[in-house]
Amino acid sequence: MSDTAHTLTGRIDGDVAPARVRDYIDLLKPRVMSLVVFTGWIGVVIAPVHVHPFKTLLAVIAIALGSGAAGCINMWYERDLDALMARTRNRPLPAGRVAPDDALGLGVLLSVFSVLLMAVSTNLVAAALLAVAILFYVFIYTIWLKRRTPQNIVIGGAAGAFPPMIGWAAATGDVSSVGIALFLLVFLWTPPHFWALALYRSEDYRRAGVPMLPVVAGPRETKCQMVIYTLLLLPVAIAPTLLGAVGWVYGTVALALSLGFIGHAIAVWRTADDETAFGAARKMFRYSLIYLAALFAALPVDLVVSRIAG
Ligand code: HEM
Ligand SMILES: CC(C)=CCC/C(C)=C/CC/C(C)=C/COP(=O)(O)OP(=O)(O)O
Repeated sequence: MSDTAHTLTGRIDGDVAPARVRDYIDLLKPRVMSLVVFTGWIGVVIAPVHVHPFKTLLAVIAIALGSGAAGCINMWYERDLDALMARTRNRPLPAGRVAPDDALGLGVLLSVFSVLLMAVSTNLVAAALLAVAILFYVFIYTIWLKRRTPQNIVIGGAAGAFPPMIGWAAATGDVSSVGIALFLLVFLWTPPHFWALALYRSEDYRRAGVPMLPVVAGPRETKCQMVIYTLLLLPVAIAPTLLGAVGWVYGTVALALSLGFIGHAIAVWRTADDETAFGAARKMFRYSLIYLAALFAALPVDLVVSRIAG
């Protein structure tokens, strides 16, 4: 970074706008990060070992900073696309409130720091998984797949599936069948989560030339795929119960929530392939967030209930 004036300003077309702390926080995609961090934290707390609360805190901070760092580098790389889309054109980089070099610097710095923090505070397995998640999101999803194939979300979505497995590894030093089940859960959840949004934002993606499924294959195919993914998700969602890691409190919640997700996908599928589908798609997008948060919240609740009951 150069002098203070440059650090604190972003330039676009000769305009100079002040960069606020809020802009740097926005570069870390804090709202998405909140759910990423929650799934990572649950990975730590459901592991069958005692972890000191301070160690848990450091692991969660490392996941938060790693996720923010990846989001920051993603925004740096996509500043041209973000300028073309209504949803993203007011972000700090396309709006010219932060200089691109500063965003890249922050992203790289936080990436390195988060992995080192994880290594020092927990173990090398968790640190390596965090590094893989960051690299996957930046190189595989953002740089390689996003602009090339409508399968970008399916393959690239793996990045967002790492945090619960990272949390579990931070606690145990290992990757277990439960860690893998939680990875698969988020992995299969991501396409219906994202395609619900992409259905009512497809005009944005078309304008920016991003080959998202509704743009390339159309709304009908997207809606079919969403039904398929929610159906595949059901058995994976109840897998932690089937594996014996948690009991039937979680299993029942997972079954009910998954049937609700399938119901939303079918409701979207039944809509016409025009703008009248937007309402149902928005509802499904919102439900996807509640679904994942409630499912992960049910895991420790189940363990507490089982402990009290048994
Ligand atoms: C490659 C995988 C994913 C893609 C492409 C994706 C895409 C998106 C997009 C485009 C939005 C709208 C953001 C906005 O309005 O600016 C969004 C919102 C959101 N996503 Fe995802 N997502 C993915 C994975 C995840 C994961 C793994 C999580 C958490 C575990 C997550 C949690 C959220 C949350 C909480 C929001 C709402 C943010 C808000 O209210 O502004 N997403 N996602
Ligand atoms: C620990 C770690 C590295 C976690 C990563 C978590 C992760 C991959 C989250 C994905 C979240 C997200 C908003 C993707 C947006 O895709 P986009 O970039 O296509 O969305 P945009 O159009 O809003 O920029």
